Amino acid sequence: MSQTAMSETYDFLFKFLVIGNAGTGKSCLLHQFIEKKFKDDSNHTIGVEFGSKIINVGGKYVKLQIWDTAGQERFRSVTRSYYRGAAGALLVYDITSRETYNALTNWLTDARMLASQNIVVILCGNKKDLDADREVTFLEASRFAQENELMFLETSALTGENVEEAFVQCARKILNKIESVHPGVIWSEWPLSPCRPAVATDGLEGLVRG
Ligand SMILES: Nc1nc2c(ncn2[C@@H]2O[C@H](COP(=O)(O)OP(=O)(O)OP(=O)(O)O)[C@@H](O)[C@H]2O)c(=O)[nH]1
Repeated sequence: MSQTAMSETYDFLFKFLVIGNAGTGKSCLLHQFIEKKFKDDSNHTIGVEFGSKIINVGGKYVKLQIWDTAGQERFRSVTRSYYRGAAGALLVYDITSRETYNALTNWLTDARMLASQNIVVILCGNKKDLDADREVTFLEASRFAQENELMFLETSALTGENVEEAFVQCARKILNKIESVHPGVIWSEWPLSPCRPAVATDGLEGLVRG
């Protein structure tokens, strides 16, 4: 198989959102994940931006289609229209800004209402490299995550720490959910079986087989 054909082969396609207040580093996280570089000239996102990448999760190739949304309030009605069908989300705050942490509940409510009640969300406390300016402790954010059934990592789009992990952990949890919904599926045969549902139910409607 050619390099291009290989790189476009995947078993699953998941729609992901990156949400959270303006300036928390959403665009930089997406850029670091895709390009493995820090985007040091990042401007406010206008509406939404898009990126995609294929990752290997436990031997399965998963294509992530990622929508990076503007955090500014004035774009809220535009960004909300992109939530539908998302299977996963990175919910981002800035560890040096309590204001961005205080806004998390609103973002989460939107995600669960507009995407799905069962959307898999990973909370990302970004700018971990700025520990000296921290306004939100790891412990309180962990508690928030636990209370709201979120996964949680502190990340740095600047150093790259935990960036890949955030996307991969979210994708892995979605795959685990699919496996629990379809326990009888023999994964090696999945792409060959036209009768298998391509779209999983129970809030996993963002999943489309590749
Ligand atoms: N030190 C540090 N700075 C970061 C990090 N991530 C982003 N930044 C900086 O934070 C600022 C905002 O980053 P963006 O990625 O544009 O933020 P955003 O959340 O996409 O903002 P909106 O598009 O307005 O919603 C920029 O000046 C980045 O350089 C990080 O991990 N560490």
